[in-house]
Amino acid sequence: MNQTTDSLGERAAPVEIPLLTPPELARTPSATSSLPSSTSPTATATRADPVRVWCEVRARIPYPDGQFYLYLYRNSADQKEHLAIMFGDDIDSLSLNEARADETEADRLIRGAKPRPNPEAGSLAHSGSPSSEILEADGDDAFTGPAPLVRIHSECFTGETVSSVRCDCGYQLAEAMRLMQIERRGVVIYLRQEGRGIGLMDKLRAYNLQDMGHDTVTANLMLNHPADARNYDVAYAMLRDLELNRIRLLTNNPDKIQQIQDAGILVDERVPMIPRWWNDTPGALDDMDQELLPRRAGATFSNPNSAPRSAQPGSPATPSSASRVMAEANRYLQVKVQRMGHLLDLPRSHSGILPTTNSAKRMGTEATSLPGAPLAKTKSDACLTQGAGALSIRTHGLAPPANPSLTSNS
Ligand SMILES: Nc1nc2c(ncn2[C@@H]2O[C@H](COP(=O)(O)OP(=O)(O)OP(=O)(O)O)[C@@H](O)[C@H]2O)c(=O)[nH]1
Repeated sequence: MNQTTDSLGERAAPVEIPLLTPPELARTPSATSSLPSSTSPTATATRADPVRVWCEVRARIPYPDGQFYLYLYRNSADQKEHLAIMFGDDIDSLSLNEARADETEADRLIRGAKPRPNPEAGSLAHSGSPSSEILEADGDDAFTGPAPLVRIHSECFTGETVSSVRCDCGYQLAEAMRLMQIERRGVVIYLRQEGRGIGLMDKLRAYNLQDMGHDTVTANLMLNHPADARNYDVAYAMLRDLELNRIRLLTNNPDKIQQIQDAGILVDERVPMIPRWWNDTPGALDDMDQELLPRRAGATFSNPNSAPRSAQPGSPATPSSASRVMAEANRYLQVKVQRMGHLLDLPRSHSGILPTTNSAKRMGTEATSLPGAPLAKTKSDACLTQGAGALSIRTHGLAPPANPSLTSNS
């Protein structure tokens, strides 16, 4: 139950907020999107999208380097609260700003929507007109200029909240936000797809399997999950709601690029995510196994937006422990390149047996034709067999572990 207000400070009767159905806002004839087909920038999308998304609320979030806006979305596919972390003010949500039936101006302010552009729209919404109306986007807000930076990021409690360096997720989120802050524009689509879609519980089980010597791909398969259980239906519905049909995508993941492009969103450029600790440390690209990291790696992850690139007073971890910590993240990246086809040039000492010429930036044919092992798309791709007290894996369409070092502790 939620309280509403007639005007700021005056409470009205509580109203029920329905779950998993769009709010009582302006409906569109389209069954596949919350956007009117006439204004949707992706009306030419090549793939039907059954997922509907709508932004419930937007709020300003100050942080040490500036501020961004957090958009909270609901959708018709799951009960999760997916998020958009928005930099700049020239991108906005259509569904957030739509007029909703029986809504006061105070209601709009509280959920972070723009004020109604004129009183007529308000009276229509309050009069219970059949489906309210779509508020026209302000002319001033029309998007112009180069495609904005976008990162489609999957939740990682371990990497983002408790600074695990088993993976590079914490770094990637911070780096994306840092770049968007510099450009003063961009959006992180933050999807609640913990553990590449398998959830935190099974991700932790997978970590235990990794500590027994299996890599991140094999561990998923042993738990009867595909290597990557995600899809990006919610992401591209959110991008459409934000009127982003042309983007520069921050990613190394070719599957992510392909799925977004298949949905009709033009990936104008792939912006690679190079691990910052490779760039920070002279020589690290040539030999990651050397003790080359003079500062505690965790400092980068705990506050990476403001972390200077030089050694930090107060974080005096020894080179050997820093090297050991980063080695785990490096091995994780190595597996993503060699078994999942990620587009990242590995340092020579970790390039293994598979080609690593993955430096294409311009999207189109280049990136999708880059070498790399195909992913297991479905559970049927992964077949788990168990016998004689030992687990063994048959994989279909996935590259096997590339070299013995991968199977030992990745
Ligand atoms: N199952 C599993 N999930 C992991 C592991 N390590 C990290 N993750 C999850 O992997 C996901 C990371 O996804 P993204 O940030 O989109 O990164 P990505 O798919 O590698 O692609 P890009 O970063 O865009 O190149 C998060 O959901 C993490 O929770 C692991 O060892 N096993």
